[in-house]
Amino acid sequence: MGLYSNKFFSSFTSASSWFEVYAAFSTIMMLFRTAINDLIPHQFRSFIASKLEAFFSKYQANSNVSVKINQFWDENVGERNELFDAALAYLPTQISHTYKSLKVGRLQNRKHLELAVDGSEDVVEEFEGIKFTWKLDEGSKEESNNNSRRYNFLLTFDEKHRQRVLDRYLPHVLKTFETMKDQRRIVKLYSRLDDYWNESELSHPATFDSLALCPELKKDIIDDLARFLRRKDLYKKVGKPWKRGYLLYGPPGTGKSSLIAAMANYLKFDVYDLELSSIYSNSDLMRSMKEASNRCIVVIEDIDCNKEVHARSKPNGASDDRDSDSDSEDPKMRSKRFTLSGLLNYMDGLWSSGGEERIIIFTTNHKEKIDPALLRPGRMDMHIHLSFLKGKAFRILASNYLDVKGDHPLFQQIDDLLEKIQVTPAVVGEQLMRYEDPDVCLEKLVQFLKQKGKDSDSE
Ligand SMILES: Nc1ncnc2c1ncn2[C@@H]1O[C@H](COP(=O)(O)OP(=O)(O)OP(=O)(O)O)[C@@H](O)[C@H]1O
Repeated sequence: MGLYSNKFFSSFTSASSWFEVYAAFSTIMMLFRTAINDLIPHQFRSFIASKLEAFFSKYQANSNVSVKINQFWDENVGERNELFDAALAYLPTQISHTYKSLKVGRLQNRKHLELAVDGSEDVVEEFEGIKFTWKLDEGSKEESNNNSRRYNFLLTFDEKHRQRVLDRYLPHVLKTFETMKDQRRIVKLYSRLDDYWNESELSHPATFDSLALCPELKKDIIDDLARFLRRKDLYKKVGKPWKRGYLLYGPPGTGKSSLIAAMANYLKFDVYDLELSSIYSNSDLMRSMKEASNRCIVVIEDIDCNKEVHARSKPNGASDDRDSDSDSEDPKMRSKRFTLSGLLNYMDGLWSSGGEERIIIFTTNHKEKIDPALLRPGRMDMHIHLSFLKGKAFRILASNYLDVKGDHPLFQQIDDLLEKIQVTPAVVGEQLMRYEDPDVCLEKLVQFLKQKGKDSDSE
């Protein structure tokens, strides 16, 4: 027992003295660290640390690999390498404040400032604990075209991460690039001129916020669009082309064109305004649609007024039933005419296999005049009725045009008048532009609506 207690005592003594030594050492280190932090500037410390790291890394086994990402995948056919473009856009968003070689500018017709790396300094970034070095290089003479220099990126990382780079990092760079493109995307409007699509910027400012629609209808439309975008895999699984058709109908001035612009601005989809009078045959229709980009809205306005769909579907003005031109006619002749069945075939996805994420919109002021074949289920997925202005939608106009949020003493009177008379958002919008003072403007609107009511009573 005595033996055991002596041993225990001596080991306790040595542990306590070790603890004292450790405490003294820690205190000295803390003082030392504080003194260094106070006396040596941060930049100088970072410099020393980087030099030490570079010195010791020479003696470590070098397991780094580099992959080259050329600007063009195939120089001969001018096929660009999207990964290069993605890296060019992605890297400026990742670089730290210590990076000095950043170009900044604004390109013509662009809203945003552009940032770019200029190649004089490597960009180092970390992703999921893996360190990457990006180097922008000028390509060799062989890689460059006669007139313009070509560039490439050299991406260096530890070889043991090769699979994660391919499976995780590079897809992440591409995805970030896609998101950036979507955020910065300028929505285009294409109109068919002679034999080609004429491109311009969609300048229509309508958004779902600015649209005076009944809030429930607005929510239904936004939900439907969002669901459509989410369901790519489902469309593929059930073998349906990934397309959605909307029929917008209602009197002139109720916002059909504005709704199309709001959809395009919301989805960032380009709009292809397909004037059917510029289409001369089914094959012409097919070609025009093949030229349209993915992620677009194809619009055919006033489909009921379109004589092409009616008169050209059958010679001698006979009925334009879908099947009527399918039996006896020479197929060569058939492809030379533009027919209702040509349009229906396109909509059914037979000719549109090349395009994805397509929305087709027909507009009409007279739904009852449309060929029933166009309205069959599966062709137009959602029929949207845009109608005369009512109270809830009027609040949106009052807020947008006059900045009157919440309530106003004249709102109840205006609501009652709107229940009795038929007036479009376009007409009321015009009235709200006339005076700047909201009280005066709403007073004048009440007078205008009363007068309109009297006029329609006397008709
Ligand atoms: N629901 C609405 N919300 C907000 N503004 C609207 C609405 N409807 C119409 N407007 C205003 O009226 C103008 C004309 O509307 P728009 O061209 O969208 O109507 P439309 O139904 O397409 O008419 P049309 O059948 O004659 O082509 C728009 O520029 C917009 O200022």
